[in-house]
Amino acid sequence: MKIGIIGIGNIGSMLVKRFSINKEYELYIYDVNKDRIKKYEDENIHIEDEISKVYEKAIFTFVSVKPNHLNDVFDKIKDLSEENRYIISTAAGKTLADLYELSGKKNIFRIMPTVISNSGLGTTAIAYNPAISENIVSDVKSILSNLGEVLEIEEKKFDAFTVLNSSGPAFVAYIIESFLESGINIGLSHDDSLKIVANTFMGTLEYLKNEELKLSELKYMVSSPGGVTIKGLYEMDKAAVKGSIMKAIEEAYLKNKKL
Ligand SMILES: NC(=O)C1=CN([C@@H]2O[C@H](COP(=O)(O)OP(=O)(O)OC[C@H]3O[C@@H](n4cnc5c(N)ncnc54)[C@H](O)[C@@H]3O)[C@@H](O)[C@H]2O)C=CC1
Ligand SMILES: O=C(O)[C@@H]1CCC=N1
Repeated sequence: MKIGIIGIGNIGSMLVKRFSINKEYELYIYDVNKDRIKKYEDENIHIEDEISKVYEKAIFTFVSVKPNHLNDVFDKIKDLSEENRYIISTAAGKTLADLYELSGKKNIFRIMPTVISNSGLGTTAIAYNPAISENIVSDVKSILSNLGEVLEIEEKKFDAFTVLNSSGPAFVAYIIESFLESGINIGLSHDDSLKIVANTFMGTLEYLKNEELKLSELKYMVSSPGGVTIKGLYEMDKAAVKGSIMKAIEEAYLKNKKL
């Protein structure tokens, strides 16, 4: 399988990392910042000096540059044939219709990945031109399965998916940080607090999953009458923690719709 990747930043480097595990893949990569990608040169990873060469050598070309750099990339491939060539855009907020217009091509997939896939555990959403054959769609899904789960969703759900799934890790990091600093505030060392909080988050998810518990069941299991936990939950409700998080995620969603 010949795979191209244009733009080797946070997402592009995750794609290189995951795809290079499969030795049947030949990767052709390009970034304007040549120094950034020198380190990837390998038997199965070819560093190209032009965008057009990546597109011509690969069957499937991922474009993982910032949305405002898409034009620079598409300018270089606009006039090349799209016979047996497919573009897979990772850009937030750019619809299939935008991508057809920007690239002048129809063999286009739109995906929404996450940096969490560095660990192989992320979810990637996919939408594509319905005229693309089933075999090709199946090839792309198989390539994406190297990143974790693949979820085909209606394009109109991409904005919501992006915020929960792809911005999500940043929000989760922020919330974990608030727990970490709470631990420090009540007398724990940074390292002890981080260890406790990490185990609490990971253990809670494992427990919920293994026991198939509802979130409310776990909440009430831990809350003794007149006790410590319900006091903490009461304070969180008074401070509208849940409403504040919902509002922040809604604002991020609205921002994504405007990209
Ligand atoms: N960072 C994230 O967690 C996620 C990002 N995305 C989307 O993926 C895309 C890439 O995001 P990041 O990897 O975070 O960006 P980044 O800024 O880390 O990487 C972009 C790379 O593209 C290169 N570049 C810029 N112009 C270029 C050009 N004309 N030709 C070739 N390379 C060029 C830059 O040198 C850089 O290495 C964006 O469109 C973003 O919306 C999607 C999901 C999650
Ligand atoms: O913040 C951003 O715009 C991109 C989209 C999802 C994650 N990073």
